[in-house]
Amino acid sequence: MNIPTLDDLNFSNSKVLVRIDINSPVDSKTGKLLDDSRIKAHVETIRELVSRGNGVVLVSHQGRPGDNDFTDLEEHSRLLQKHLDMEVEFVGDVMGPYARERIRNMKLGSVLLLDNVRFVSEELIEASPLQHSRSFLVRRLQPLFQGYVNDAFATAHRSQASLVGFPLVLRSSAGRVMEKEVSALAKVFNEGEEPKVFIMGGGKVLDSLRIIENLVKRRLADRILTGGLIAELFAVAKGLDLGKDNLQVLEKAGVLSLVPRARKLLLSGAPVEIPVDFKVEKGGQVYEEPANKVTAVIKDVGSTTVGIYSSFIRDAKIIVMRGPMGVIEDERFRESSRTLLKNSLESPGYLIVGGGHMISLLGGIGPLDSSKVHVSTGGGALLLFLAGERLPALEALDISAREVLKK
Ligand SMILES: Nc1ncnc2c1ncn2[C@@H]1O[C@H](COP(=O)(O)OP(=O)(O)OP(=O)(O)O)[C@@H](O)[C@H]1O
Ligand SMILES: O=C(O)[C@H](O)COP(=O)(O)O
Repeated sequence: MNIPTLDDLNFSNSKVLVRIDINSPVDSKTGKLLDDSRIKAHVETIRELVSRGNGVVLVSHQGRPGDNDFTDLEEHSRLLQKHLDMEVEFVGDVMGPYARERIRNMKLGSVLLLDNVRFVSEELIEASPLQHSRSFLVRRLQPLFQGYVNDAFATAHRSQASLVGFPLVLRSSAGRVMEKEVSALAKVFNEGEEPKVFIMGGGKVLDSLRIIENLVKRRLADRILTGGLIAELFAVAKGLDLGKDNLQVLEKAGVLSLVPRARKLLLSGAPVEIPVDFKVEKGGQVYEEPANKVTAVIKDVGSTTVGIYSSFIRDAKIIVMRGPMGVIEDERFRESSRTLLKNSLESPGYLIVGGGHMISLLGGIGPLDSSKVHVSTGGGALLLFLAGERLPALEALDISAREVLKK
């Protein structure tokens, strides 16, 4: 693929639309953002564009409709302003008359943040770049810009309008975050870096399962250590009785229908490890139970599991960690994810950490050695990339290089 970078396009004194990913974990009680690492990550790209006299209009999503973390981007704009150390105008609109008026009247050298792009229903459709290039979002915003930059590596696995539509109609490049991610992650495909250990947790069960299927098919993973809801799915697939409450959690997440796919993977001999014990909660009490004798709601993996997983981590040449082992929003269920992260940092292998929730745990750990650790802004995108899947947002930039830049 031929992905143009900011060095290739050299935007200056233009209005540039920049797709970033500042989707961040949200405290469900207070509604406040729990982590601002993704916001900080884009500072370099934005500063560079501003320093070349461009008017920078930022667009991002936050959460998904119906979820607790589906919010507007007002708090994000305040944090971005703090990290950029310059004014960021928050526009509470995405493509309506108000947003277009603010873009038309903005000064070159200034920064404006549009509202959550998933407020626009078209953004929720997965469609081809061509289809999205004809969306209202693209048709309304495109005439206001001379260029488009995609810095949203963490959403590069979605074929949504703000990611794949604009490259077909504007001169487009990758931003600095996108560029660095792609070059750092290519390491994983190097031969001779085995064993490769993937630690998979979190709540996005379908995404995780697809990734595991790919990793297994391409023989990229030597071990896949599971936690979070994906571990519960595999435990059920293995025939463990996790009890009514946990089955209800899986049913509510709409993932019980995935049990046969998980079972097929296990039967095919996939190197998927399932926790041997869990930390559970009942009536405010927290305790550990063996995986085959669970009587309460699972909130984290247990300490024996952490010990076993840590022994695999110690021997690994490449460790990829995505998605927490437990409900880390609650301090009582943060321990196992934190311990596995610490052990991965201390192991001799190269560590790639991804996903908003895992990155938020790096905060308390201290300075990181960039030759040993790559902190990816990506969660699902990171793993799909590593599983060798094509990422639609990168493909759209590639099409743009062939079809728009050549004109
Ligand atoms: N056993 C569990 N039961 C219910 N929820 C869980 C469990 N384990 C983890 N979670 C939830 O998973 C969520 C994080 O998962 P998610 O897949 O979003 O990971 P992430 O690393 O933030 O990835 P991304 O950056 O792609 O969003 C947290 O909100 C956490 O509470
Ligand atoms: O956190 C992520 O993985 C990205 O921001 C993409 O979010 P999504 O899974 O809701 O598309």
